[in-house]
Amino acid sequence: MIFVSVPHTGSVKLVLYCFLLALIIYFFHGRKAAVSVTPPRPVFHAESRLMTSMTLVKATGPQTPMETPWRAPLVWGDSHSSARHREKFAQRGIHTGVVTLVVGKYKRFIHQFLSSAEIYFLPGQRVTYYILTDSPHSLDPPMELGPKRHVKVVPVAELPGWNRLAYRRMALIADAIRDPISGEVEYLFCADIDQEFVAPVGEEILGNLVATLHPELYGMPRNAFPYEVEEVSSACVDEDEGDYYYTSEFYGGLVSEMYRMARACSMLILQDQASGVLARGLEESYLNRYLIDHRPTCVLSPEYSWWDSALAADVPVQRLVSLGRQCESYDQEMRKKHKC
Ligand SMILES: CC(=O)N[C@H]1[C@@H](OP(=O)(O)OP(=O)(O)OC[C@H]2O[C@@H](n3ccc(=O)[nH]c3=O)[C@H](O)[C@@H]2O)O[C@H](CO)[C@H](O)[C@@H]1O
Ligand SMILES: [Mn+2]
Repeated sequence: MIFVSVPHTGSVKLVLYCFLLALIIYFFHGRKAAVSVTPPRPVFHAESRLMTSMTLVKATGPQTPMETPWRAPLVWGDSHSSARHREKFAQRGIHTGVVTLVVGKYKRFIHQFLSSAEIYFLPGQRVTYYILTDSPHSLDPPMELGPKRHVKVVPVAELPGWNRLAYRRMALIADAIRDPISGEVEYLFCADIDQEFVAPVGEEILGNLVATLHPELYGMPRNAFPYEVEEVSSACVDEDEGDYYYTSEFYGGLVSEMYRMARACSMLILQDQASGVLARGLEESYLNRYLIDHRPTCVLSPEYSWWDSALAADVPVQRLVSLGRQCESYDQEMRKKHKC
């Protein structure tokens, strides 16, 4: 309509076209797929304080919000605040645990997970890996680890299958925290074993309750989040609830907070099992329900849970990659090539 009343229609059209294009790029947030998105009202902070040409360049690049709407840090590993966080904790020295479940065929992931964590996960810090497994000997011969780094095998009698284990993992984690983990570490992270660390994951991830943004749902509108919607499920989320959608690949916090969360989620899962209900996202649904009621004090950007798919948001640095979910997004040919 505007085109008709203005002279030099061609150039005006061009300007409007560019403006529209810029708007689309802004709203896409670096996303690859062609879906219209509205970010969940994040708080943006300029990384650089000086008004230099650098600032201008950064302002037009992909946005990396530094805070959640409830003012918790939103962590990007290369930011100044992450560097400050690392410095603070590096001087203190802390003991961090990583708990992971390895049942059945998933033992094939152990070596890659541990060897990559040895390079990139809290390098130089005291770390204990708690491997909850049905085959304790799958770790033989023991892998050589760095100084202050240990593996502890916790035998569990479980049947394989992610759809079955999704209902057991929270209960198994709660049990393992009660004994032996809680007496040994300050912070604990729960990680899927089918992952590989590909860049540094340092002290910037430490917080009381830490959750990671799902890379395919980061920046998407609230109505795209696959929360449980059935009211009979204890994971049900109302339309007016929910800030972000978190992944179950990697989460953590103070060991006491992790215990509270694992116990609460396992109770919700048990409750649903008793009434014959399955939440649509399995364990991830209960985790998301819990994190609405107990907002994380530290939110990790999708740098810390990433896989290459048409929907995954672009991130400045990929740090932790899900090999399992990566495989899910491959076509037949690629699956054959990667033997997955
Ligand atoms: C919410 C979501 O996107 N879920 C998908 C994703 O789940 P997940 O990535 O949540 O499932 P997953 O298969 O990685 O299982 C979670 C974790 O449980 C452990 N584990 C699981 C199964 C098993 O037999 N042994 C074992 O040890 C292991 O630590 C694994 O990493 O990928 C699955 C296939 O991989 C399915 O496509 C799920 O639909
Ligand atoms: Mn996984």
